[in-house]
Amino acid sequence: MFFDGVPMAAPDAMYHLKMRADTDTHPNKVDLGPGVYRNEQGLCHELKALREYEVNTGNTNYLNNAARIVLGKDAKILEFNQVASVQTISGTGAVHLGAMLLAHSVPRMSKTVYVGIPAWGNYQPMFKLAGFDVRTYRHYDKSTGTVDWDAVLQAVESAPRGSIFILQACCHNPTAADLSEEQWQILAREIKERGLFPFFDIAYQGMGKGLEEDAYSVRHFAEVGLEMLICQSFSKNLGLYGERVGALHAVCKSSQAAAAVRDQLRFLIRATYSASVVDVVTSFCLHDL
Ligand SMILES: Cc1ncc(COP(=O)(O)O)c(C=O)c1O
Repeated sequence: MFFDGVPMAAPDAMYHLKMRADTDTHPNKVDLGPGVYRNEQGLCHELKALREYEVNTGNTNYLNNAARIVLGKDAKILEFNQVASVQTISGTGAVHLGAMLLAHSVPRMSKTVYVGIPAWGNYQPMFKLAGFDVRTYRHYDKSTGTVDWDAVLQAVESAPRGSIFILQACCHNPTAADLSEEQWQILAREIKERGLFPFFDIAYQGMGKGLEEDAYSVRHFAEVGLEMLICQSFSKNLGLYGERVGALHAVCKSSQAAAAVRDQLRFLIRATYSASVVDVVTSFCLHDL
C-alpha cells in the first residue's frame, strides 16, 4: 500500500547506455565506459605519471599521501595541519559528503551552487538532494571547442556573495576543455575578491598533462589562501574503480578550524555509512607511487 504510488525515478542516460552496452553481443565490443583501460594482458593500465611520482615522506598513511598528491608534497597548509582529510567512497562519495558538509555543518554557507555545463551528470542530482539551489552557466563553447571563458567570468561576477562554484581541476568531463594556468589565476582572484567558495573535483589527476600539472588549479587556490573542498578519486588514475577509493579534503584557515571540520566529517560519516576504512586496500598502492 505504501509503495504502490511510487513513480519511476528520473531516467539516467549513462545507466541506459551501460545497459545497452552490456547486452550488446558484438564480438569486438570494447567497454570504455568506466574510464579504466586494460592492457594486452587484461591488467589495469598503470600510468607512467603515477609510477614516476614518489612520496618521499617516509609516511605510508593513506590520507596524508592522498593530500600530498593533490596539494603538493611540501604544501605549507599540510605542515600547519590546516587540512581536514577523510577517506570517502571514491570521488562520488567525496562529492556527496562535501555537499552534506556544506548543507548541514557550515552555518555560514550559501545554499546556491553554480555548475558549468555540460558537466559530469551527478553534480546536479547530488546537490539538489542535499537541498541546494543549483544554477548553471556555459562552461564550453562548442564553436571553438574550448572553455567559454566569458561565460565563466560572467557567472562569477554575477553570483551572490558566498555562492559555491563546482570546479573540475583537470580533464574536464565531458568536454576535456580545461582552464589555462592564467585563467585559473584570474578565477582564483575573482573568487577570493567576491567571497565565493570553490568546490574542487579532481577525478583524473595524472591523466591530462601530468600528476603535478593537473593539480595546478587546486595548489594555486591553496597558495592564495582560499578555503575550499577538494574531492579526490583514485578510480581512474590508480585503476581502482571497483574498490571505491577516494578522499575529501577541506582546506581551512587554521588548524583549529580543520579539527572542527574533521570532527563534523566524522559525524556525517558515522551517520551515513558508519566508518572510513583507511589503509586497507589503499596504502600499498599509494606507498608504491
Ligand atoms: C568529473 C568526475 N567527478 C567524479 C567522478 C566520480 O568518480 P568515482 O568513480 O571515483 O566515484 C567521475 C566519474 O566518472 C567524474 O567524471
